[in-house]
This record gives sequence, C-alpha cells and structure tokens, in this order.
Amino acid sequence: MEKKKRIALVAHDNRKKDLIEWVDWNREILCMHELVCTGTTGKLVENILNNEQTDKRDEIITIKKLKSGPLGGDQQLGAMISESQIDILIFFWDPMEQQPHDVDVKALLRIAVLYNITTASNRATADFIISSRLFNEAYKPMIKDYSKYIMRNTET
Ligand SMILES: O=C(CO)COP(=O)(O)O
Repeated sequence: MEKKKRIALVAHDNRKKDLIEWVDWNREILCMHELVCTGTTGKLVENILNNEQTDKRDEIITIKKLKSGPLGGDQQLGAMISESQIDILIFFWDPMEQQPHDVDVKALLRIAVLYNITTASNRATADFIISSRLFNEAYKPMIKDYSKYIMRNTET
C-alpha cells in the first residue's frame, strides 16, 4: 500500500455514533487519505467531515459511497478488497444484535483476513492503527500464496 491509504469506514447502526466520533477526532489525518464507505455510514462521515463548525478547510471532502450494507454494500467492499483496492478496513460491527445481512458481514470479515487487510472492529484498535508509524509509510502486506489451491486437481 502507498503512503496515501485507501480506507474503508463502515459501522452498524448501534456503532455509528462511535465511528463518527472517531472520524471527527481523527479528521485531519483521515482527510489526507482516500475514504470509502457503505451508504448510510458514508453520508454521516461526509456530513461530519464537511461540518462548517468543526472544519476549517475550504474544500469539500467527498468520499466514495457504496450501497448500504444490507443492500449489497458489504459485498461491494469485499469485491474491492479482492481487487486490491482497499488498504485498511475500519468496521465497527455490532456484537449485540443480529443483522439481516449477517452472511455478508461474515463474508466481508473473511475476505479481509484472506487478503491480510489491516482491520479494526473497535475504537481501541482503530486508535492503534491510525497512530502506527506504518500508517504514514508505504507498506507491503504479505499475501499468502494460493497458487497451489488455484492449480489443484479437481478431477472433472
Ligand atoms: O450494514 C452495514 C455493514 O454491514 C453498514 O451499512 P450502512 O453504512 O449502509 O448502514
């Protein structure tokens, strides 16, 4: 990943407040990177980053907004990860409530592990990531070699 990171920000409804507070707190750093969000989270992130009271910049911050999570946003994000278009995933998922799209959530978290994507599910981890020395440097995560799996004999 380059110095400028492609960061995905996602939160379930009960955790949106947490994420928006975190984004607000880290606005100066986040604005220097590319941000991608699922739909509803994206609207809130864009609002807080362009809030006239708290933001001193002249330019309007735009972020890439995907579909809402339950409508395919998690899957879009998973596809972007598999295409090497995301470097960091900050996903505050809800540990207390089932989601209608639980399978999509699980798939997104699985693909993030598969591609060794830097991932935070809570604020403490997100704090450690954003304050890491590596956050400001180019970094090449190790990707496991799946060529044996791809070349396996499927006996057709
Ligand atoms: O459901 C989500 C992630 O699983 C988030 O979707 P929204 O950002 O559209 O609320």
